[in-house]
Amino acid sequence: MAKPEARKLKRAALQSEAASQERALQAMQGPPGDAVATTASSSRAEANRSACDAGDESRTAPDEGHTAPDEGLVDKSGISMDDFTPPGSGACKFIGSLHSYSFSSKHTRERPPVPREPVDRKRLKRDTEPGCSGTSLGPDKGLAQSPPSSSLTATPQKPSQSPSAPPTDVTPKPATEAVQSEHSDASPMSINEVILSASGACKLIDSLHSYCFSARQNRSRACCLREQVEKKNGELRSLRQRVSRSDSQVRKLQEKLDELQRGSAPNPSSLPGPSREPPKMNPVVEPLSWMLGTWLSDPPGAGTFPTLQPFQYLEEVHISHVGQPMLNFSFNAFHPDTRKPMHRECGFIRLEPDTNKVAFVSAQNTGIVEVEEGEVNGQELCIASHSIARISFAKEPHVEQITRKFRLNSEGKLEQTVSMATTTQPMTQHLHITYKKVTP
Ligand code: HEM
Repeated sequence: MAKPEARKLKRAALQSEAASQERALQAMQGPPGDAVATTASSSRAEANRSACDAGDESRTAPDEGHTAPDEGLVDKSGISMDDFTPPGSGACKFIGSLHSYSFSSKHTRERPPVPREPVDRKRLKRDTEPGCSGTSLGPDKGLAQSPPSSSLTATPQKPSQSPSAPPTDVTPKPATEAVQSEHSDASPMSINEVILSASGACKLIDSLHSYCFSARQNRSRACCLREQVEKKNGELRSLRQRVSRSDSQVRKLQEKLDELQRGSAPNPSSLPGPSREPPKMNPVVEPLSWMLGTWLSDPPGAGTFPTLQPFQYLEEVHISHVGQPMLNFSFNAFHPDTRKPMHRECGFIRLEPDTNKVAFVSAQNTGIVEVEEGEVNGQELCIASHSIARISFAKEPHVEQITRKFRLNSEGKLEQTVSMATTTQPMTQHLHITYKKVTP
């Protein structure tokens, strides 16, 4: 009489399992946040409660690394259960629905027993109720030694036993008999198999949670890395912009420099060649090489003449050569206070080859052109006017004679002394100035 009732119970349990499995599949296929998710959430809580109901036996097996719900929802790594179940987490909802399936199966098993159920079977079910951790069994460890259990499907599979689990053939005798009896009724699964199936399912679900968590961690790391990459890209863009701006400034400066060099370069028609090398000094002018360079008055020049108030002036002197047998010069005087240009003259200094005879040719802004000749001796040049000409409207009194003396003093400074005679004054010193060299 008891066998038909048992078969009914088992059928009901299997139907319940099938329905739960279907719900799980729907949760997997359906969009996140739908009714299935809600069911999954509540089912997960129920599953947790179910595991709690199992008392100490439901605690996590140390070798499985996941946490029993009654351990304050925090595992040994300090990760809370909330980490596994973020709001709107489709994966966790799905996993929760799997718990729902597991719980539903368990709930079916926990229904009040049919009155005519054999006493042995009731005892067996009470003693062997598994928790969601799956590996903990009753205090007598009866079912830890049970035959292979099923997984999510009704197909019998090997149980997830710990390595230390004893062989399956030590199952207590009454339970073995009951299972054998049910197998002989052509039922697809025994009660033990159903129970262990739920246990295996819980393990699988927990491992899915573990997967879900690690995937979530990886996603979080990926997001973090992506943010860092974006930040670095931004910095790189900024640096590129700065480099580009710098390049532009360098280009502009280079253009300016080229322009200045073009402006200071001699007329292209007189360029000696493509080389920018300084021209080699003609040996003819070598006796005057001590005069070469750019010179600046130091101190200011002193102007005198019997008809004039003494005055001071600044003067810049350029004496150079371009490889020809002569020197080129320019003297440019300025007012010492206003820096206003004053007297200016330019010309050439020639040497008669193989002699120390010097010809000084000058054109002045006052309208005078003159030729002075003399001699160079060491680092001193003394010359006197050979001819003086002027413009027709030159200011009076006219200069009639001029003498000059250049020398390089013991300090390495260039000195010039100018004397003149006018139509009204005898030869008298008009200028004395000392220059310091500022460029070669
Ligand atoms: C070899 C070159 C120079 C010659 C032949 C020359 C000749 C003369 C002559 C003839 C006078 C008129 C003197 C008078 O009124 O009695 C004069 C005046 C004067 N010179 Fe020179 N001079 C020369 C260089 C300079 C230089 C380098 C300066 C520097 C600034 C200068 C500054 C003056 C001044 C300020 C006066 C008075 C105002 C004037 O008449 O413009 N001279 N010079």
